Amino acid sequence: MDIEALENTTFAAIVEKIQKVRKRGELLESIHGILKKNFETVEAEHQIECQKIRNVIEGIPGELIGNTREMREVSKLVRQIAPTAATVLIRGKAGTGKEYVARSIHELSERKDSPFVALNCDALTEGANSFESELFGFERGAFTGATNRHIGKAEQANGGTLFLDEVADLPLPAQIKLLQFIQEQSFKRLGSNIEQRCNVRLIASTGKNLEAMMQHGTFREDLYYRLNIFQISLPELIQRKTDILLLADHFIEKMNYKYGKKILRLSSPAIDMLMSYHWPGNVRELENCIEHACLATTDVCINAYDLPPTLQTDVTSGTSVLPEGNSPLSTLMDSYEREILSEALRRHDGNMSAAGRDLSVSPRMMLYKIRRLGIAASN
Ligand SMILES: Nc1ncnc2c1ncn2[C@@H]1O[C@H](COP(=O)(O)OP(=O)(O)OP(=O)(O)O)[C@@H](O)[C@H]1O
Repeated sequence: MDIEALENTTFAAIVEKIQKVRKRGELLESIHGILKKNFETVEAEHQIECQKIRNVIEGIPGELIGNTREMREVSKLVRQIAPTAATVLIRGKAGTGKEYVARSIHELSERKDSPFVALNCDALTEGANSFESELFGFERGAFTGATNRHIGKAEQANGGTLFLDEVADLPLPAQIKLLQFIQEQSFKRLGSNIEQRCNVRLIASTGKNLEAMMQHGTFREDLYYRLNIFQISLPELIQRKTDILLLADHFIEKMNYKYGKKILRLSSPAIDMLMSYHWPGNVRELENCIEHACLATTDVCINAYDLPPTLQTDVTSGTSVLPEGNSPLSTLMDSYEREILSEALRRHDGNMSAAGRDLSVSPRMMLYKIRRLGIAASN
């Protein structure tokens, strides 16, 4: 081989090597691209999951929990009215979820990135805590004790939603101020002559009979018609019994996040107890009850005896839902025994012999205990 041929061969080998390296580079680059994309997807999913957790803990509604006809109707109305700017009046007894629904409307509206501000109309007194101070704010020196400027709820909610909780509790003079504010969409801070314009969507709530109040002259008719443009009524929890367990599961999930617990479910006796209670405090009472039980249990399951004492004794009938015993100890023992037996039966789809084998109890003894403790056959 002459020198020139040798040089050509070497050159060709070098070019080939360079091409190989470049190809490897391109390959690495595309692997890097794929990994980066995957990482970004995982990161985005992680962010969404974190937001969901934050929402659950802070009580920012995703969707309304409830699958009864009544709650499906409420969800439909919420979706229908949310995108508009219409004023909404939400009615329902204490704890039925009026503020939760108001927040849902806000979250589903174009205003969701602006503030949702709640003003509790039943907690107002005088001075800095009067309706006008709270709603419109005040300038320094506007009244004795006004040492600093205060921005009112109307201004805080600008661009977003202003929620007037328990609007029926406003005294008549405050009702006039509210009416003026709604009509003019403007206000003056106390102690100021400057007119402020503001753009808020109003949602009001009440558990009271506004129509009767109007007849008695304690609620203004003109304000009633301004607020009652679109109405959503929330049923009491006892009227949507089949939602109790859905809500209970939702609250277990919420408490798992809040307290770092890993509770998976409710035991059958606990379910019976939740279903037979009359829930005067509605969804709020159910949430408190599940929070209590989640803190009380040391198990992955909420047992009947983890539920608060109010549920152990049904106040409507005044009778204990625990078996009647001669002493508190025997009552407790029966309750534990019922729980353990029910669980075993549930695990074996109600097969008494199989459940008895698990517990080293003869079928005859199982039958005796089931009858004595009044355990339902469906277990
Ligand atoms: N449909 C629902 N899904 C999930 N959580 C709910 C639902 N309804 C109510 N809740 C929860 O129940 C609790 C009570 O609800 P909320 O404060 O909205 O009731 P309310 O009717 O406004 O009560 P009050 O009349 O006493 O002000 C809240 O923690 C809320 O998050």
